[in-house]
Amino acid sequence: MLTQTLNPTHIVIDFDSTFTKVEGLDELAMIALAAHEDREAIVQQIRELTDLGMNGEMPFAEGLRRRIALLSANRSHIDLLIDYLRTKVSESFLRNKAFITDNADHIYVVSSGFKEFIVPIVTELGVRAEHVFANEFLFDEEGNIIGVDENNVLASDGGKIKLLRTLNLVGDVYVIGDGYTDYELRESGLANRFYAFTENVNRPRVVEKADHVSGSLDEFLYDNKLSRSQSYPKSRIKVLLLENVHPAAKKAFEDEGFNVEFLKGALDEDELCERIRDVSIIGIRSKTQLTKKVLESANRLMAIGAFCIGTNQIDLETATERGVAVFNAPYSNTRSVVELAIGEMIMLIRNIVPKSNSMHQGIWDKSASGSYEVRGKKLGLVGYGNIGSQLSVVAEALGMEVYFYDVVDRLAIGNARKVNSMAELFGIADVISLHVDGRKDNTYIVGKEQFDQMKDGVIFMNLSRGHVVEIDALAAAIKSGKIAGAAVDVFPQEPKTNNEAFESELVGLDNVILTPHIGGSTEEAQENIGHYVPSKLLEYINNGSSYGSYNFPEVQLPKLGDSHRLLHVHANVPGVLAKLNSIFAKHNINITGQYLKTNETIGYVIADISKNYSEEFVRELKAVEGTIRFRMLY
Ligand SMILES: NC(=O)C1=CN([C@@H]2O[C@H](COP(=O)(O)OP(=O)(O)OC[C@H]3O[C@@H](n4cnc5c(N)ncnc54)[C@H](O)[C@@H]3O)[C@@H](O)[C@H]2O)C=CC1
Ligand SMILES: O=C(O)C(=O)COP(=O)(O)O
Repeated sequence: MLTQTLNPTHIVIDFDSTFTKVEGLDELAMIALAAHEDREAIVQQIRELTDLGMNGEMPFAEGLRRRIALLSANRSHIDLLIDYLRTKVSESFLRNKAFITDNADHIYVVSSGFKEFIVPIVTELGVRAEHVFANEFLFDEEGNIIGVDENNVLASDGGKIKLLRTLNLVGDVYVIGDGYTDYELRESGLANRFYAFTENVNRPRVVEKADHVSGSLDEFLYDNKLSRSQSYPKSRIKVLLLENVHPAAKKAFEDEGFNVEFLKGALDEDELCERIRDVSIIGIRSKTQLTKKVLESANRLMAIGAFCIGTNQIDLETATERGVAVFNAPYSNTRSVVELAIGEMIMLIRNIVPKSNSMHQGIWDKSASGSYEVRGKKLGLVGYGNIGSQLSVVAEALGMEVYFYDVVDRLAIGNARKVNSMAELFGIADVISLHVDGRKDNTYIVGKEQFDQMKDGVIFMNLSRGHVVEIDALAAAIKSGKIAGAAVDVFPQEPKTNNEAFESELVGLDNVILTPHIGGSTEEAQENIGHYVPSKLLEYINNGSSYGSYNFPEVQLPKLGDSHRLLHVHANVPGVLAKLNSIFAKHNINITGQYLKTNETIGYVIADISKNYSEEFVRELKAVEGTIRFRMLY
């Protein structure tokens, strides 16, 4: 902690666009001129003056006076501004309120803004009111702002320098700010270091002068080892989101301060190996193949988010061995797949696709031949998991008889009947729908032999995974008339992006609905997934909870109290826990909470400990044989 250092370090912080995300005076103008017909133009003029001053392109005092003249604001507007600014405090300052409060003796806010709105905001985060140095407004009797207190040094050119000189701070002085006047404190020799703060704005002219660039207050604290209450800064943790996941996901990570990269399409193996190198969290959908080679290139990867149900695109074994936690969205698009399957089976059994195609060619072919109701027909489901069983319920509501085959013993819902083999199911069903998962063993479970087992004129649907069905056998069965109609949503080879062409033997066949893997692609499902998966990933990263993980031992942890949390992932071999415990004992560590869960491959130990431990203790923990991954949360 700062207060413990012999030679105290003072931190001087700017307000506008540093402590808060916005420029107070610009926002005051927006509020004051709300009803003014030229509001946009006047506010724009004020912004330009602000920028000229911030970049050091106009004497500060002149810019300030000109801005005040344009304002037309009064006291009631300031109250509104304060309410607004409360919602605009920079995220990293909010995150570090405890640090600011604990080190209030050494933190100053020095700003060319105005005390009237700065003091209420910064004191709520722990800054002392008497450590705030800023301008003050002059008001007339009605409370209108008519000028600036000219006696305040901050109203003059070089005001921040003059002010800092009067403070006479003993020890190191670090300045954090986004503007040129903040840099000038360093240039004047009154401060030892200037940190350009870029969380909200990045002014190249200022950044180029800076000793250091801090993308957040976390980075500043971390780089200076100022406090043990500082984990690795989130703005340096890279999140790579592929395959156009919902924007809610991007926002969730950005709101937490992570460095997020967002791509619309998937990447191939070589591109991925390159891009994933320094990524800590990757978000994918069904297309991205996280192979052994890709995972071995991922030096920093902590977690994978599959923004879908299937996880067959991930080498789970390698991920687990490397201590990478995988999360997916097991229910979020279930309903979407079910609705599509229902719609398609009705379209197919009514022979609608050829009818519709003919109409588009101007052909009117009204007839009932080859068109049926689904009511009373037998639906055969292969795979009776979340999708299969929900489809079963909706299909029964439509009057279908449901039969299913699953490799595990699933409870039949409603009047659905379990059968003992796929062959038995295929002998019964009028409509067959596949809802198995994409494990390797399910490759080509439906081919010529299975099509031969089906009833003539069957409707066949695959909305599970492309490799489950032999496409040439399916095409042959359609052409021969064995299959009267088919719906296929998933293919052995699918384009990586919407710019690539789709090719398949199924193209052009009669009464066949082809869809581009959109079973789960509804606005509702994608938005649900966009919230659900990041929430799981963030719980894991921020708190260590692995609840809901697909491959990790699941632990749901309480919020971290006044302790530090050790997260230790190790190979599940005998003796690791004993070794960890002996290190705790040797260093006399006070454990306030301990949790352990294992699966076949790994063990996950979490220990909450009192904060007074040595670096040596941490080193020894990391060196325990079998350790796969170790991290700490503060
Ligand atoms: N088209 C699309 O956009 C979407 C496709 N899917 C696919 O659907 C699959 C199923 O999803 P859920 O029902 O949520 O998964 P789930 O895991 O709840 O159900 C899968 C069921 O299939 C069974 N199964 C696996 N192999 C089998 C086999 N050879 N024979 C019979 N049963 C077998 C399992 O025991 C399990 O009960 C996902 O794994 C995914 O691949 C999921 C969502 C969207
Ligand atoms: O949820 C699944 O497993 C799916 O197949 C949907 O995949 P997608 O997110 O559309 O790439």
